[in-house]
Parts: sequence; C-alpha cells; structure tokens
Amino acid sequence: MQIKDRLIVALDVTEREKALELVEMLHDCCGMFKIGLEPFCIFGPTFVEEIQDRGGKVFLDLKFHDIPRTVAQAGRAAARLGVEMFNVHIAGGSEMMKAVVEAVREETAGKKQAKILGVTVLTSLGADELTRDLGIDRSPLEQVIFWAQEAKECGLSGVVASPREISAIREHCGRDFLIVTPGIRPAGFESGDQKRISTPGDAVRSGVDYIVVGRPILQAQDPRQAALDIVREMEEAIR
Ligand SMILES: O=c1ccn([C@@H]2O[C@H](COP(=O)(O)O)[C@@H](O)[C@H]2O)c(=O)[nH]1
Repeated sequence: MQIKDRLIVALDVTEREKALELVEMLHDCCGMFKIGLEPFCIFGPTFVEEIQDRGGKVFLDLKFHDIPRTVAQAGRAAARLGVEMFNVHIAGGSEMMKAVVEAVREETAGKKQAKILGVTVLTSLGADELTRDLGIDRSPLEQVIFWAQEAKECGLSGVVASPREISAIREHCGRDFLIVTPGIRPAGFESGDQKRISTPGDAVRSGVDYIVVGRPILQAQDPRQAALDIVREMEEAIR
C-alpha cells in the first residue's frame, strides 16, 4: 500500500457534479472516498456505483445504530453495494455488532468482504460533552479504549476514533486492528466543530491506518494541491 492510499477524502458536498468532479480530480492522489450521511441522503445508493465506475473505492460512513436485526440487514445491503468499509456505532452493543458481522459474512460468502468499523467517541466530543451530554464519566481516551476492545471481541475489523487515541488503541488492540481517524487538521486550518484533532503527520507518526479529511481539502482553492500537500506531510512523517 502506498502512503496516498491511506488518505480517505470525505465527499461532503451537495452537488452531484461537484462530487464527481472531485472524484475525477482526486482518485489518483487518495485511497478512498467517504460517502457520509449528507451525500448519501442527497444522491442515494447509486452514487456509490458512480464513484466505483470512476475507479474510486468507497467507505460508506452511515454509522448504523439500531437494534441488531435492523443493523444486520442494513449491513447486508451495504455489503451488496461492494463498498470497502462501512461502520456501525459501538454504542449499539455487542449483540448488534455480532449480528452485523455474521450477516455480512453470510452475504459475502466466498467473495471479498466489506470491512466493518466501529464508531467510538465522535471526534466532535470533548471530555466535557462526553460527561454532560452523554453521561459518561470516563475520559474520551478511556471510553475509546473500552469500546475498541469490545468491537474487537465482537469481530469488527477496526474502529473510527480521533487521532489522539491512535497509539493507545494500537497498544490495546494490536497491529492488525484498523484505525481510521477523522478530526485531521493540517497546521493553521480551523478546527470548526472538531474537538479532538491532530495534523496528518502526527496521525501517521502515531500509527494510523487511514486518515479521513473533508473540509481542509473541499474548501481549498485547489483541492488537488491540498490533497497532495497532505500526502507529502504523511510521507515526511514516515521517513
Ligand atoms: O467521529 C467522527 C466520525 C466521522 N466523522 C466524519 O469525518 C468527516 C470529517 O470531515 P472534516 O471536514 O475533515 O472535519 C465528516 O464527514 C464527518 O462526518 C467525523 O468527523 N468524526
């Protein structure tokens, strides 16, 4: 895998033409495109195929969170779309996670299987919000480790967490457990609604598998150059 393959671009845009233009512009300088709630609700599931037709791989970031049967059935549908990865909230519980793992295994028997990631503590939440809004007294780091271990026990391939927790997840869950981190901000770019952030270089130095970047690329005057700059920073971090 080349270092550029570890960059996932979040296609958080509202116009289909603009999204497809970005796919054409960026597919050779990143590894995957993330389709989240905004583009999926606007463009629908056929948008996944449109990206795949242009040579792009897809991370479907719909963060399923429901009862076990519902999430298992949604997971089957996601797997049928041929996405590389999709995710579920670990807060949905172990029965839910085991149900979706089993459903995807059945659905894709003998074929390449979509990786299932568990969403830990959203990168937009800091320690105060975790306690005040969610009633969780652990620190974000402790909660992420607790959930990451649970996700691993249930058979998930990895987790979505903030770059601040990368090394602790590695330590507790091992080298083969995937770590995908949004909350990435090149130096000088505003954090916006993200609370637990770091630079692309720091994330790579901490041992991340994939970084997810949206606004720092989408809002750049030259999105391709912004993506290339991020890849260069990642390269320099592993030298
Ligand atoms: O904890 C999470 C989980 C998912 N996201 C998603 O990642 C991108 C980040 O976009 P930026 O513009 O680079 O902040 C966005 O699509 C989120 O829905 C996350 O940020 N944090």
